[in-house]
Amino acid sequence: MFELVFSRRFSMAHRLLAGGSERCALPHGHNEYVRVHLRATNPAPLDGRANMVLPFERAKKVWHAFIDGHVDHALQLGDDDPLLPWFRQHEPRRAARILITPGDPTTEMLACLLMAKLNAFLAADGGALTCAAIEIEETPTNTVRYTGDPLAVLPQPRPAPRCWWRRADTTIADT
Ligand SMILES: Nc1nc2c(c(=O)[nH]1)N=C([C@H](O)[C@H](O)COP(=O)(O)OP(=O)(O)OP(=O)(O)O)CN2
Repeated sequence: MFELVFSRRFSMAHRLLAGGSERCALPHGHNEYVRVHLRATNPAPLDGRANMVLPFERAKKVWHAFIDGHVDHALQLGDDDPLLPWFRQHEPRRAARILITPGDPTTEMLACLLMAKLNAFLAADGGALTCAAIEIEETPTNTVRYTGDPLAVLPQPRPAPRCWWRRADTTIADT
């Protein structure tokens, strides 16, 4: 089976409060890579003419625009992080650029949230492709890979339409 594999780099900052590591509890940043593996929802043979699953440009346009415009340089905070009310009170315009996760913004969490978001984009574009696997390289020595349905392992803190990762839009948080 064919897979279309696309990579994108983004910068981010986060902190992890629940994992017990003091090092990770201070805000710190990474330059990360996200690599997605897309498969045809209904695989078909090459047609002997265009010989494509889907043009690369079509398959990655919305996704890369989302990563570049909304994930790159976002601060990632868990929904119970006390920095969130601080930003909302003192820097509300910047608070809009905070990516909010249910619990700590670990690489595992980010991988599944981004995969669910990508699947929402793909479904809204006709559903010809689905994301079969995602890898996030957090550092040159640490990568998280997830295959399968991200919704099977993500918490669902609110009804689906109020979870940003379920919507085919550019939001990275819920109000
Ligand atoms: N299961 C997880 N464990 C950790 C995560 C995570 O997302 N999932 N994240 C971190 C921190 O973000 C930390 O900054 C990165 O981890 P660390 O191993 O310290 O990274 P290094 O690149 O410095 O690792 P080296 O082995 O020294 O190269 C921690 N844990």
